[in-house]
Amino acid sequence: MSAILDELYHVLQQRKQADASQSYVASLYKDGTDKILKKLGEEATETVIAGKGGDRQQIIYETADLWFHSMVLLAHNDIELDCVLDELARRFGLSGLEEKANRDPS
Ligand SMILES: N=c1c2ncn([C@@H]3O[C@H](COP(=O)(O)OP(=O)(O)OP(=O)(O)O)[C@@H](O)[C@H]3O)c2ncn1[C@@H]1O[C@H](COP(=O)(O)O)[C@@H](O)[C@H]1O
Repeated sequence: MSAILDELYHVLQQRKQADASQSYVASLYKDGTDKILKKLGEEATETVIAGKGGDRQQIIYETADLWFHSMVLLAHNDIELDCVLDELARRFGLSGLEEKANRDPS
């Protein structure tokens, strides 16, 4: 299931050597962290709006945009996907209420 995520992450890393005029991802890296965060915020908002609208295809479409831009942020910071998957695995089976109570308050 995650093969496409792995392949996409590989492309995102390769785009660090790409020309910003030829690649959307390279243009995000060139514009920097604030631009990536702006796009991520926009996609989060669009996903919320899609969720409110309740259209299944729109929710899928906007979630794909959100995941994609989250992955750009990870790649920009050289954070491997496995780091996030490992964190989800660590939480797996742990009640969300319990996990929240154990979070570092800082
Ligand atoms: N999965 C995606 C993907 N999903 C969404 N997007 C882009 O994310 C942007 C979403 O922004 P918006 O919805 O706000 O659309 P917009 O108004 O046109 O965007 P802005 O002008 O505001 O930046 C669009 O430009 C989409 O094309 C993506 N761009 C690239 N990929 C993958 O990344 C790979 C590398 O892309 P390039 O670097 O462009 O070659 C591609 O082969 C794909 O696999």
